[in-house]
Amino acid sequence: MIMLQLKNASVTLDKQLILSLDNVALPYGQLNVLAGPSGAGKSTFLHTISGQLKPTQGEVYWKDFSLEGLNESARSRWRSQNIGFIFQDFNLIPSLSALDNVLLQHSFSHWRISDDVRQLALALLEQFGVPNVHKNISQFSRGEKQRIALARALVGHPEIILADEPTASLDQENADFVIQQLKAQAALGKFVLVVSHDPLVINQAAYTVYLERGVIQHESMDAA
Ligand SMILES: Nc1ncnc2c1ncn2[C@@H]1O[C@H](COP(=O)(O)OP(=O)(O)OP(=O)(O)O)[C@@H](O)[C@H]1O
Repeated sequence: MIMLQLKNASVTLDKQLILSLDNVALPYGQLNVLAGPSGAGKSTFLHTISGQLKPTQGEVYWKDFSLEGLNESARSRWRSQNIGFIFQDFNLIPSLSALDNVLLQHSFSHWRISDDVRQLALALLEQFGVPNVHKNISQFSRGEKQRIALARALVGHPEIILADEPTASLDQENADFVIQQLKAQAALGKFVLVVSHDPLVINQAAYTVYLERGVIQHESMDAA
C-alpha cells in the first residue's frame, strides 16, 4: 500500500535547511494532498521526490526502489517514464497544437510516435472534452488547457502523478473536473500527490500532509 517513503531526509540549499522530514509514508490508490503556506517547502518536496533534487541527507524510496544510486541522466529517464506532472500554469507550448503538446514528450524520447500513442492521446483529449485537437494552444480556455495538460501527463501511463497547484488558476467547474480526474487516476491504483491550498482539493483528499517551514506539522486522514 505504501508507495512513497522518506526517512530522516533533509534538503539544505544555500546552507539553509529547507526540508527536514523524519518519516513520510504516502500510499498509492488515493488522493494525497500536500498543503502549507508559501515558502513551506512544497515545491522543494516535489523536486526531491521526483529526483530533480537530491536530498542532502536520507533517501527517497518508491516502493522498494531508491533513486539514490542513479546518476542525473538515469534519474531524468526514470522520471519521464514514471511520473506525469501537472502544473498551475499548464506549461504547454503555445505555438503547438493541443495534440502536439500531448505528444511532445514522446517525440523527444522516441524517434517515431507509434499509432498506439497517438490513438491514446486522441482518446484522452476526447475523454477530457477537448474540442478540435489541432487548434493552437493559445486558442483554448484555461480550463481546456488544464485538460490538455492532464492528457499530456497521462499519455505515458505513469504510475506516479504529481500536481503543483493544478486548480489555482481555474474556475470552480474546471477545478472540480481536474480533481475528479485525479481521483479517478488514484482509483486506478496510481500514486497521486497534489500540492494545493485550495479547500476544494483538500476537502476531496483522503490524506493531507501539512508542511510548515520544511517540517510536517500534522497529517490528516479524511473519509472523503
Ligand atoms: N535554490 C534555492 N536556494 C536557496 N533557497 C531556496 C532555493 N529554492 C527554494 N528555496 C527556499 O526554500 C524555501 C521553500 O521554497 P519552496 O518553493 O519549496 O516553497 P513552497 O512551499 O513551494 O512555496 P510556494 O507555495 O510559495 O510555491 C523558501 O524559503 C525558498 O526561498
